[in-house]
Amino acid sequence: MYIPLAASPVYRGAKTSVGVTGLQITFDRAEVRYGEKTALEALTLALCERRIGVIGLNGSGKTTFARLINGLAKPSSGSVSLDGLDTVKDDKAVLSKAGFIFQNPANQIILPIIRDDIAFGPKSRGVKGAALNQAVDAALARFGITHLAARRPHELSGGELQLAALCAVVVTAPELVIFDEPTNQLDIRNRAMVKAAIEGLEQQAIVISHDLDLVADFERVLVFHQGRIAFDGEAAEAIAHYREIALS
Ligand SMILES: Nc1ncnc2c1ncn2[C@@H]1O[C@H](COP(=O)(O)OP(=O)(O)OP(=O)(O)O)[C@@H](O)[C@H]1O
Repeated sequence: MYIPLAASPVYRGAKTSVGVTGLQITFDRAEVRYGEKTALEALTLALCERRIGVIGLNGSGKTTFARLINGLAKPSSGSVSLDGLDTVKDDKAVLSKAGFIFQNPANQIILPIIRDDIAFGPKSRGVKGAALNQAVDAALARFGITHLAARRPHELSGGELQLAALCAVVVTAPELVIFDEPTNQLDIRNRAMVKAAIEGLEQQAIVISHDLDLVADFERVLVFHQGRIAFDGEAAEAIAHYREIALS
């Protein structure tokens, strides 16, 4: 039987890649309320691992937590920072450091042609001409989707859409990429494709997922339950803890 913990648990020392860390993500009593509803209870936490998984039941606060990290959501009280940059006060700098891939990537591909959508980010940062073409070509090639460049989003499979959205984020050179359920509704082949893309990513990654295989090799996994962290530590232990919560 799962016994809820009274406060955010102490991080239980998951394996970390020696000497290789990502951005320092700091939650300082950060809380999110929507009217009467507390989506995330006051959270104090420091994260710097390169692969961080976030798991938990529907409505447990995972997306709210992830959106706080790049400033898509604002804390009702407390603060969140990325390498010392406040996600509210320094929102533009934070957005350029941390990219976010939404649950439904079709919603974030805004231009009718994939290539144009991937070019949009660097273009709006002043990259143009040959440099822009080179950056887009390199991103497409990096994720093996050069052949999809001239297509429209509705002509892509779910896995291809994820890769296109990832391309559009990575081309702007963020240091961190946050994925919200990247393998949701994908078949085994597409899941493997997205998993490989995340594994090969140079950037630090935070992955929210109900697909436990996806985070099974991650350095650190957080388990959310009822708006707070019920477990924080090594992947196998975190998954076992989550199963206990889910099946109790
Ligand atoms: N904009 C909002 N207004 C009101 N309530 C919200 C809002 N966003 C989230 N919530 C509530 O906050 C709680 C946490 O939601 P959140 O989306 O963070 O959960 P989640 O763990 O990501 O869920 P799922 O796995 O279903 O995506 C839920 O009860 C949800 O209904």
